[in-house]
Amino acid sequence: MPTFTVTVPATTANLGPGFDCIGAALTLYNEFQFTRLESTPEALVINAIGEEYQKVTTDDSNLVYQAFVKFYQHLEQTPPPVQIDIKLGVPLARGLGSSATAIVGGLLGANLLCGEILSESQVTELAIALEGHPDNVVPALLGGCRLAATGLTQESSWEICEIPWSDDVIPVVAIPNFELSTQEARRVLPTEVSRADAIFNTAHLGLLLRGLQTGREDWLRAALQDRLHQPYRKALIQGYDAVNQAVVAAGAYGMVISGAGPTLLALTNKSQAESVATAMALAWKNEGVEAVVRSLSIDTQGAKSDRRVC
Ligand SMILES: Nc1ncnc2c1ncn2[C@@H]1O[C@H](COP(=O)(O)OP(=O)(O)OP(=O)(O)O)[C@@H](O)[C@H]1O
Ligand SMILES: N[C@@H](CCO)C(=O)O
Repeated sequence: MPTFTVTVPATTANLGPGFDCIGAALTLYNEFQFTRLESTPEALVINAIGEEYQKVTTDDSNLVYQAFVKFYQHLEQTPPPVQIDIKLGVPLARGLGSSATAIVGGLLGANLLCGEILSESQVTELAIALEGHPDNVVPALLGGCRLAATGLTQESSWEICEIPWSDDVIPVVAIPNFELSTQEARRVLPTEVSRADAIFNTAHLGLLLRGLQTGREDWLRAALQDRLHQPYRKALIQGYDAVNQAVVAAGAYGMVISGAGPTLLALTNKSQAESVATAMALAWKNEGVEAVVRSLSIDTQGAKSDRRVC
């Protein structure tokens, strides 16, 4: 029986001023294996392994399966009985795009079982519609750092471009031992912003794109500022100010909330990555928060799939 394995990278969205439009794939992965079930009374079997496996539901509420079903609904077909084996490497509800890995995994698994009936751009459109914003699912599918903006042709159509990322900009993530759901972190945001804040973010996102491309330190230091989401969300993250001060003192370009948080992302150069990581862990520990800190790289490939015949 053919089994398809889909490997999907974690992602860090927003990068400070790029709320809901920019994200980068990181070298941390979830793996999803799909096997079509034949001659079995069960329509769905889900197994999960990995550190947080108990947090993943194994019935039809599972997000991987929900995306799998949505794919078949899109084709106006009934989903087949399936076994989904999940190997978790991306922590859940921490701002590292775990839900995007589940959505991308479910859609790609279904597409593979169907003989890759949908194109990459059709899968991308479906993934964005399911997640509700593009900044995690797009880099999770395509890899690298990506900017997504609505296109002119149809309301649902997106223009996606790759943002060059200098080798001298290293992402360091500090992942705390508490969760923050995206839903909760979006609830604290205002529905309207001032013109001054809109201009502030537009300018800083432009600066960030050039800073990431060139690795130019003064641009990066200024560029990570944001007025659209972080000022409202930082109160949800215990120890935010202390970790931010430690990151700056350790010489990093700056620190932002990864996605909707609570993971904090520092951008730094190669020579300072280790001391920045140590400073983040220590600052959070002093605030009573245990955190796993990792210096990562940008994943350039995005989701990968593999077919095996058992
Ligand atoms: N591998 C997985 N399998 C099934 N469901 C998952 C998986 N990973 C995440 N989920 C679902 O997604 C939820 C987390 O989504 P949420 O958007 O709150 O956080 P996130 O995607 O980790 O963070 P962010 O969107 O800020 O990067 C989990 O509580 C779970 O319901
Ligand atoms: N742009 C999204 C990313 C998290 O899913 C947010 O910040 O809410």
